[in-house]
Amino acid sequence: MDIFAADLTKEYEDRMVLNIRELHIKRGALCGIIGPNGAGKSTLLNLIAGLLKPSRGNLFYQQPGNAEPPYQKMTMVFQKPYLLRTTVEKNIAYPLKLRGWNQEDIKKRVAVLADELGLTEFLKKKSWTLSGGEIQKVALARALSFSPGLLLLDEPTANVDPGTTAEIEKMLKKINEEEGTTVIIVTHNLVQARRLCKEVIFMNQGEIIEFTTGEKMLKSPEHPLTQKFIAGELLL
Ligand SMILES: Nc1ncnc2c1ncn2[C@@H]1O[C@H](COP(=O)(O)OP(=O)(O)OP(=O)(O)O)[C@@H](O)[C@H]1O
Repeated sequence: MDIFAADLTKEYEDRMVLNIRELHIKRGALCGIIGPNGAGKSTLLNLIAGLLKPSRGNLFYQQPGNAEPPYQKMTMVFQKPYLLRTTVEKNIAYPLKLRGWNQEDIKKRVAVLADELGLTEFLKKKSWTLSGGEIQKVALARALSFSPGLLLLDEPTANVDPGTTAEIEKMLKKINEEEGTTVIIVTHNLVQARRLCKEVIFMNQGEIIEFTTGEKMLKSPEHPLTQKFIAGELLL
């Protein structure tokens, strides 16, 4: 799914927290959003997800050959996901049930996802008995169940160990490469951004300062603010 934004702003009580003149995230991107606390990263992600309304401006989505409304083809994974108070299996199956899939196809799809994310042995477990990393993987499996055109993730690995982080990153790369899913991930982990992201957006004070390839952003950014941020200096 392609995403376009033009003159997009978000204000809270006359305070502008997001101000983006132009943005185009191309279909098939695996795009990181980095920047200091309060830069507007989550605000941008929530606007793209349709969870927030812009104060001004518009967002457009383009999904070729698909007549479904864009919100039916996009999904979001949060840092602390909410799981339904039922089994892992039913959590992963939920979006498919909503979309009217039959029982047999649901079972097959859930089995494939559980296998890929190492969740097979957890399928009958109740969601409230899971660890943080397991919850995150169930949330990801649930998000991927219906093969979304756009997957948005807000610091999905902030509270998980390196092994689970690696599993999640592997899955994100796989769906991006094999299914062409556009993936946008907010992260504070610059090593992760370098490992995972083909493109990276650097934000500061509500604005996009630099948008370039992951390689260039992390190795040789152009803007002095980006250079400072990547070097671990405070942006005053
Ligand atoms: N509901 C709200 N009311 C008022 N201000 C808000 C609201 N939501 C966010 N903000 C402000 O908007 C700014 C951007 O917040 P946002 O959460 O997008 O930043 P962020 O880059 O994701 O930060 P972090 O890295 O700390 O999660 C912040 O200054 C925040 O205080």
